[in-house]
Amino acid sequence: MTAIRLYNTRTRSKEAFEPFDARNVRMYVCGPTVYDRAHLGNARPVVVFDTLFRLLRHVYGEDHVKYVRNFTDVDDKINATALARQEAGAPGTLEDLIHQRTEETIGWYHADMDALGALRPTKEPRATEYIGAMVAMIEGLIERGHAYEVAGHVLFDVRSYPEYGRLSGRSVDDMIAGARVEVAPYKRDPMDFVLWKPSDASLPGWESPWGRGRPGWHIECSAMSYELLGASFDIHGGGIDLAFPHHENEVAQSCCAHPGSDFARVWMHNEMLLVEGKKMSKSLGNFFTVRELLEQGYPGEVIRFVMLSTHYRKPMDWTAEKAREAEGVLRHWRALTADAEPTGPDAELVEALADDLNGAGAMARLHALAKAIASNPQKDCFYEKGVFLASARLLGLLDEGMGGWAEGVDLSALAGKLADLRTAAMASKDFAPVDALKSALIAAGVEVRMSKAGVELVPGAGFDPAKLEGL
Ligand SMILES: Nc1ncnc2c1ncn2[C@@H]1O[C@H](COP(=O)(O)OP(=O)(O)OP(=O)(O)O)[C@@H](O)[C@H]1O
Ligand SMILES: [Zn+2]
Repeated sequence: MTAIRLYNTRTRSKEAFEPFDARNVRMYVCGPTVYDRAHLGNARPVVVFDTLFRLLRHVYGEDHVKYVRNFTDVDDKINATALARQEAGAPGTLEDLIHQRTEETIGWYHADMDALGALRPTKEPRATEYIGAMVAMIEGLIERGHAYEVAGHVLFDVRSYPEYGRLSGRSVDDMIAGARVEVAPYKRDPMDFVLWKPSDASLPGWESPWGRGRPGWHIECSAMSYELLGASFDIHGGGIDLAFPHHENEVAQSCCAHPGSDFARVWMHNEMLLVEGKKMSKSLGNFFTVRELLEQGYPGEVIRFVMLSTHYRKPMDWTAEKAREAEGVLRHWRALTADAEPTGPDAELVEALADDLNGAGAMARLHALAKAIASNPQKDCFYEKGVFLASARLLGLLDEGMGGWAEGVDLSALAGKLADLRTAAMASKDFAPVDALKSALIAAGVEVRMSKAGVELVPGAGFDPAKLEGL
């Protein structure tokens, strides 16, 4: 069995991955707060953990991996969006408008992430479906002396959990010094965080032992992961921006609610997608959505290609240059494998992925495999193409279902024309028309292969179909 090694934020080292149960490998990833379209940064954890999901399925078997990614559909940002719609005159109660907003956003999210070739997780729980589990967990925390009720709120008592801060490697005192914590007079410690808060009549709320209210964000993930994956599971993922406080708080809640359990054994965090050196984020306003890119004509596969080409633990930028290159390469690869049937993925590529999900290494291997096929035009390379295609698909690329490509350009007519010109030139001894067409094709990024057997045209890395017009 392929040995997987993963970098664990908790131990700050790369470790051999050993699931609790190889027949039931379990992963939880923090999903989106569904109040608006996903921006390109939000797509990075989706692509990263989808690639890990694919690798785990390859190694342990499709039916032996469970991937849970939640939808946070209780959040003040969602309430604010719905309220703004109501104030703008939209009909319906606030609850109706909230529901409409979350439904709509989940639909968009699915469409956008499907376009990136991301498989749907095994389960996609919504926070609103697990309020009972959250209330039960909070009650348990109060009973065990880890939480207290005050002024209609329930707060987690960070001083009751000596390990608090271990995941992100800080002490409570350092955190207080460095963090912008919400100061509330009723908190025993400034780092104590909300498990439950009251809702007034204008806000969504659920009955609870502490009155009508709603859960805090952190408890949502603790409760949903417990319900669907159990008290101890294998991998917990998300963006590095969530490590503190969100994940630190998840650890505290879950470990205190289920003493003796591990919660998540491996913590994985993707680095940020940046715009001019800053994290792409809604609050900074420096974002563009996945949908905008798709509408500009970038196939989802191109976005995925660009993301995979940088290691997930390195920050990355999106540039039009990278996208153009990716598009050329993918066109070339699609043409190269047009007649191929996927077999099994290349061992070296699997090894790269198994080494802490080295997507950049895996992509380098794909390039090398493609090069070996393209530089061997005498052979049909049927076997090699099958391995190449299976390898690309393990990365979620070159899938049949991946849409977004402009109408396929049919190079066969141009190949026929070039062959005819050559035949005519043999008789007339005037090769100028042949050379002119050949140069134009090369200028458009097409690889021209002329042999006695005939003419073959393959889109190359810089292929630009617009330049073929009029040829
Ligand atoms: N710029 C980014 N690069 C990579 N991942 C990101 C980026 N911004 C957010 N994420 C990740 O996207 C996922 C969804 O996050 P969430 O819905 O909380 O984001 P958000 O609140 O919409 O984003 P923002 O941080 O822009 O306010 C999380 O795993 C988060 O870490
Ligand atoms: Zn979470």
